[in-house]
Amino acid sequence: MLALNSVTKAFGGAHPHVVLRAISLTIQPGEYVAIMGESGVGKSTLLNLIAGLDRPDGGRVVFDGQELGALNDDQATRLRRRAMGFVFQAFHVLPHLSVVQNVALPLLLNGAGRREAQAGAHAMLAEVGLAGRDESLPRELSGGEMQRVAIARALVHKPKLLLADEPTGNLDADTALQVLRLLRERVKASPAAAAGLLVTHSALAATTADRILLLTAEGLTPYHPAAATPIPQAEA
Ligand SMILES: Nc1ncnc2c1ncn2[C@@H]1O[C@H](COP(=O)(O)OP(=O)(O)OP(=O)(O)O)[C@@H](O)[C@H]1O
Repeated sequence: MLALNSVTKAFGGAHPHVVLRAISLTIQPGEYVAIMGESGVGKSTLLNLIAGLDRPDGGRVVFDGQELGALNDDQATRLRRRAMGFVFQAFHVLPHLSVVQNVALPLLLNGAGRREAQAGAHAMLAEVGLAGRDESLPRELSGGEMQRVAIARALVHKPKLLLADEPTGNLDADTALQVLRLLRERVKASPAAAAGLLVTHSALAATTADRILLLTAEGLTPYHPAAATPIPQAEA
């Protein structure tokens, strides 16, 4: 599904600041993986490389059988649009569009007709517990509801990889827990064995993943948060 092979990334010209050093990572279809790490260690840089938004200085990123470094910008954009979904801390929901219009966008961008996109968005909203809120505007929603919209939008086109960057950073603890459960549940319920990658500071959030990796200046290593209590899974 996703393989990073000895990926290196540095910023700056004459005195480059090496952010990622020989990072290797494999995510299998259906897996849900969390990456933790201190602020500034390079988590967003890593996500940008995986999303094909930036290129590594060394090593390879292979997603869905394609080496991202071999794609031009248009090809990378098309691949990202078709096969990836994104959830961010700041929701990134378009304020002037209704909830259903927001969620229909990825389907429209991937070539669906208006009616098909509306129907797909409507069904996806029901899956994230927002049936009946289709015509609401984002400003009428709570933070947790807004993130549900973002999750619906990230998954409506059935991407192969969901990338979530600190998705609960703006939510209170109870709402965060509900959103984390929903994220895991929807990734696991997705067809085509979609995989998920969750980037977070929170050990508690990370325990919703199948496995946790810690990013440090030395690289990526398996992490076992001994002090954290595993989050109980939602009832089936
Ligand atoms: N475009 C850029 N140009 C120069 N330096 C950059 C660029 N992008 C990131 N960096 C630097 O790379 C390092 C890692 O940044 P990054 O945003 O990936 O960290 P992070 O782990 O996601 O941090 P946070 O948890 O605070 O979001 C930082 O020192 C940052 O200043």
